Amino acid sequence: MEENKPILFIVNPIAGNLNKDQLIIQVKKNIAKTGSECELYKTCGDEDAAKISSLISKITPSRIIVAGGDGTIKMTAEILADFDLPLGIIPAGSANGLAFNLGLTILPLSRQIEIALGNHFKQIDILDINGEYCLHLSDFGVNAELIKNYHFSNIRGKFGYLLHSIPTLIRSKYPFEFEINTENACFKKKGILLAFANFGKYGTGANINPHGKPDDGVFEIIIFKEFDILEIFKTLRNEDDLDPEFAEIIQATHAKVRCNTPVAFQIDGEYIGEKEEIEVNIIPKKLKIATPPN
Ligand SMILES: Nc1ncnc2c1ncn2[C@@H]1O[C@H](COP(=O)(O)OP(=O)(O)OP(=O)(O)O)[C@@H](O)[C@H]1O
Repeated sequence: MEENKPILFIVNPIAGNLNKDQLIIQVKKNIAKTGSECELYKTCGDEDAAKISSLISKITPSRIIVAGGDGTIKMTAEILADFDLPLGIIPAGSANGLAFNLGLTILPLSRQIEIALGNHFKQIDILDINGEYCLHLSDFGVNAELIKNYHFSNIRGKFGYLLHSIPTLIRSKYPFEFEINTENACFKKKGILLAFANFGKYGTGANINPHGKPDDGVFEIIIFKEFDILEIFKTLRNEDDLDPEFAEIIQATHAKVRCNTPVAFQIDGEYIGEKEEIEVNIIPKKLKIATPPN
């Protein structure tokens, strides 16, 4: 930790519907022990990115710690495109997909804070999807339709997802037709879901990309070809090898995907809209994140 430089602590007060007073006290106490000042920024949901960028230029912190969900972490990662600073994560959202993949969500808050302030880092790749950052997973098809239905309803939490899953599947117009162009191949596939994966798992624990690594300079395109309950259970149980009849995995550094009709699309759990064409490029080792030593 660079001495005399403050640490910027970004908190999303509404993320996860949790009161964060105790969390803020505990993080501040731990920052004080390092001998650094803590600069607290609470997001307001209005031009946070611009406000945080100018705050970073003003106070020149040694690192940034974020307490929030995937949306707040994604916003901070986009700001860090212009600053070479490490990021510590305190998972505090309703969806914590990135933190889950980093093994942070199962740890107690005291350990999460130690890691966020510690000196073990991973330099992860980022996906640039039509000019937006994707840190862990993005997809076309039934999962994005489910996220859309969940976001437009009043029922939150895991029960909300469960409640929407059956009507979403009934209404969905799958299979969709995808034309896929990568640096190595060009082909057409039908499927219920096409994912771009930097990490392996959704925040729910489903392991859709068993061999995916966030720092290998490539991403995976995963096409779920059929709706098969047995294979979905295998995915949920984190089994390593998916039946290739059910899911096909292709590695790439660049891809363009076209659909025959507009299809629901999501990035890191945020519904983006219906899209017909998506371009994805890997940005290798773009973000330095404080992670557990193992
Ligand atoms: N003070 C605030 N009031 C209202 N909205 C806010 C505030 N601060 C941030 N936001 C919004 O919070 C969202 C990001 O939430 P984040 O993903 O970090 O947590 P979350 O609990 O997973 O939320 P969600 O379930 O809605 O995705 C952004 O849409 C942002 O505009």
